[in-house]
Amino acid sequence: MPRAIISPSVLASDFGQLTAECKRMIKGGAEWLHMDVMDGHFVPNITMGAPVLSCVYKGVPGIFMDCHMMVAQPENWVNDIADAGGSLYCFHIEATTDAVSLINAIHGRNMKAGVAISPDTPSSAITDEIGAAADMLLVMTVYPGRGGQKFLERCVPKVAELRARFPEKDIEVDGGVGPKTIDICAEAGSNVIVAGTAIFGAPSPEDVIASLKATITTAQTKFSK
Ligand SMILES: O=C(CO)[C@@H](O)[C@H](O)COP(=O)(O)O
Repeated sequence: MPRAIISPSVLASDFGQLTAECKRMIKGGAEWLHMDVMDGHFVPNITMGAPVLSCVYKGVPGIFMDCHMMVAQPENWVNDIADAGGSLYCFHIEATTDAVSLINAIHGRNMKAGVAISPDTPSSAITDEIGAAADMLLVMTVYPGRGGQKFLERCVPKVAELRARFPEKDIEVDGGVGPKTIDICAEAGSNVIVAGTAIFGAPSPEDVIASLKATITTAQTKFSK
């Protein structure tokens, strides 16, 4: 049964704050930290790259960095992210023509490999071969590019389709996920939850983390029956 994992989407205005937020999230019960790497090409925004992730890793040794690569040509950054301490390298299927080779390259650098699909990409884009090779499948529930957007419920059936095809894989949802939208994500079979606004905008982030995790754990028990 895939375990419930909460991966807060951490963005901050300076490096000290970024490191402090990572520590606070881990203390609050988060297993992973979701690092949004945006390149200004695949998405209009630019956020951070390997040098910043490397500093975070040095500041919070052993941290599990769930690196969401919203980048064109994701093949180009595997070595840099691995050297920076990345634990999971999740690329967009829309940005590559040879997902299986890329997954093999990611595994070659001892990182887990994730494959993301944007809202307009069907779950069938993740072929049986790609899904079997990947460690994690990410269903975006907003258009990639920035936090604080409205959850797109129409993307949820893709989670259920992927859970039916890949019962043992980690399936992550990202975008507008929080206490109001967690139930349908959990019931569809997602076990890895990315949340930014819902966690960082809450008076008690640790309570939100605990509540999201409890909902996923309960739902996953039903899947294992
Ligand atoms: O990568 C993205 C959006 O591009 C997400 O990781 C968001 O940054 C999550 O933030 P919320 O939607 O939870 O505010």
